[in-house]
Amino acid sequence: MALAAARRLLLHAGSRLGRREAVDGARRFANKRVLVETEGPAGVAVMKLRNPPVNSLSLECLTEFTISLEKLENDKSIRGVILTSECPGIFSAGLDLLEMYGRNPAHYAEYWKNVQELWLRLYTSNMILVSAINGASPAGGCLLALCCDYRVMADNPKYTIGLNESLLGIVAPFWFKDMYVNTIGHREAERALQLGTLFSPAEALKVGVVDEVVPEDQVHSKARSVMTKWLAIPDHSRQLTKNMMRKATADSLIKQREADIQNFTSFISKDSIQKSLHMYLEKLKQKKG
Ligand SMILES: CC/C=C\C/C=C\CCCC/C=C/C(=O)SCCNC(=O)CCNC(=O)[C@H](O)C(C)(C)COP(=O)(O)OP(=O)(O)OC[C@H]1O[C@@H](n2cnc3c(N)ncnc32)[C@H](O)[C@@H]1OP(=O)(O)O
Repeated sequence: MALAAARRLLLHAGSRLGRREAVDGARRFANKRVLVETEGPAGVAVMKLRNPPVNSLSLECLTEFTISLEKLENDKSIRGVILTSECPGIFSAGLDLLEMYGRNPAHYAEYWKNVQELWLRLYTSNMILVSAINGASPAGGCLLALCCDYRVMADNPKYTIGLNESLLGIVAPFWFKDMYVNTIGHREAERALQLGTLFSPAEALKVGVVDEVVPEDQVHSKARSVMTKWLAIPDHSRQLTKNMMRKATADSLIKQREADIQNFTSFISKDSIQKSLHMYLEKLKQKKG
């Protein structure tokens, strides 16, 4: 409830918690975890996730992300968004495991509702979305990239991307799966989802998880040049086409949002699933030392 109130305040009261400033004709607004810079005439915004250390999608981060997106969507001068990260070497570590571990069912339900909301907003956005994937992008990180219209990834074998949920002992929800199938086809998705494959950039390109792999220092310039190409298409025809391609997938979640929240809550609350998450978190800790 508190988050919903914060969201309304941020959105309608003109960024009381956020900042808005003009720099050389460019505009920027920032929440704590999302920075947005817009370039006047081009109608393009660059949205940078900055939730260190790994851009995990905590409830606060999801909320700020959704609000920022909503603001851009409502700003008729903005036609495209480049989505990227300010955390070195990490695009996004995906959903925040600490939001799904050791909490109560009401928290899980609230968290999942916000995950759904961000996904629906990103996936059905009228704007052109290009992701500049400048780091690791597992699970929910990959989901963010898959929502975009075009994905450019840095050519660094240390960075991997994919829906790796099964490695955590959890299951990608049907709408994650649907988007994966839409992107890489049924057979590849079936295999990658069961194995929890995290693809290197070269593999991701081969299978179609990303559209282009470029040297790390060219990710942003390439994303911009891709955006320029997409901006040349009339908005109305591109938007109607995008809607035609994505509507069925989005609608299948819209029709059963409440049931999906219930499924998630009961699944994630199971002792066996909590145990798997505990083990995975321990593994992440051990990796360090
Ligand atoms: C029937 C079905 C019905 C409904 C569906 C039900 C259920 C489930 C669906 C859930 C879908 C889930 C989607 C997800 O996104 S789950 C998250 C998956 N993410 C990962 O697996 C990534 C894990 N992280 C890593 O691999 C590495 O951290 C990473 C990103 C490669 C970076 O590596 P490195 O730079 O070395 O950094 P560290 O590993 O040392 O991490 C630093 C710090 O961050 C913590 N951390 C990492 N990832 C997460 C995360 N996702 N959430 C929260 N915290 C994270 C890590 O533990 C370290 O913490 P510390 O305190 O030790 O500093």
